[in-house]
Amino acid sequence: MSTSFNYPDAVSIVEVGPRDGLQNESAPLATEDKVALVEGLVAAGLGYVETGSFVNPRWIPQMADSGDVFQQIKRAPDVTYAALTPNLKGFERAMEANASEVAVFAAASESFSQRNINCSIEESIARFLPVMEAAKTAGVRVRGYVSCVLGCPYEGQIEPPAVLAVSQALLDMGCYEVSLGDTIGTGTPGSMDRLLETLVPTLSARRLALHCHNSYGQALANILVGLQHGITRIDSSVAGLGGCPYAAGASGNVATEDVVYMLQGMGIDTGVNLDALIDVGRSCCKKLGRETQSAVAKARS
Ligand SMILES: CC(C)(COP(=O)([O-])OP(=O)([O-])OC[C@H]1O[C@@H](n2cnc3c(N)ncnc32)[C@H](O)[C@@H]1OP(=O)([O-])[O-])[C@@H](O)C(=O)NCCC(=O)NCCSC(=O)C[C@@](C)(O)CC(=O)[O-]
Repeated sequence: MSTSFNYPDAVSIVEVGPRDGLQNESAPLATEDKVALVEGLVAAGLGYVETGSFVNPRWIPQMADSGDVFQQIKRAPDVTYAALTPNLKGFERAMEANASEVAVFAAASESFSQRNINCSIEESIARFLPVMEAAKTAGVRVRGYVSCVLGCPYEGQIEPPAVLAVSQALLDMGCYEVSLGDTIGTGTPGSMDRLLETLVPTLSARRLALHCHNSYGQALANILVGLQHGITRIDSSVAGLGGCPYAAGASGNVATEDVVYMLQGMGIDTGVNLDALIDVGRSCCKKLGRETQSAVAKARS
């Protein structure tokens, strides 16, 4: 592209549909259909799929069968099948299921932290310490999430220094990267730019990923700003599945199809076959009895 920005040649997509997407779908998806979804995403070229989570199943019943999903998928070489783990118990369950790597999740807002994981931000960091130690012993990489980086459903606007503090804490304890979650999708290119102006010089773009929900239709624009700041790891969810159980009104992540389409148009490689991906999203939406949230999939229907 002929612009004054130095866009990357390639971007890695972190597909979160089977976890972040399905955890908030009201219609349950059968275990075998989750397995087909994960395998379909990998066949479409996604090299990193967040496959499930090992949280309290009373809190998130949609993920109660994550162990079965991990056991039943036919694994492809060089693909990361990741799991979300809130504490040591979750980590142990993830290891039993042979997850390739795990993610811990904190928030930049105290109220969201309490609602989501029933503890303060500081307590959450303390809970992650034994996970980090166990992961180090097991040789397993740990990703970190920070929710509510551009807004909180309970506290409103969140200031960049609060995001910087918790992101720094996660990196200091050994997370290899922090994914910045615009959980309720209220961010705009303006607020994303301000956030990254604070974070990138201190933390470095190569240790940051973006996790944008599309509730206000800003996700692609926000991702573009992330690329301009040098970020090359983008979370997205096939068909824009999901939302957040602790953030009323939050829609799903930006649709993977839409991210791939935008990046292809910019000449940025993702390794994903867009047509195959659209088919996977369609098939999953049919089973869920819902419409795709991908503008690209709708336009190609
Ligand atoms: C964190 C806890 C467990 C604390 O929950 P708690 O109630 O404070 O935990 P506890 O340690 O007091 O234990 C209570 C019960 O939970 C059980 N328990 C405890 N841990 C586990 C576990 N790992 N697996 C299974 N069971 C577990 C434990 O065994 C016990 O069972 P009981 O004795 O009552 O029968 C709870 O709050 C929880 O599960 N929260 C899950 C929240 C969640 O999954 N939210 C959605 C994911 S985050 C997200 O979507 C945002 C993100 C990442 O996508 C980024 C963004 O968009 O912003």
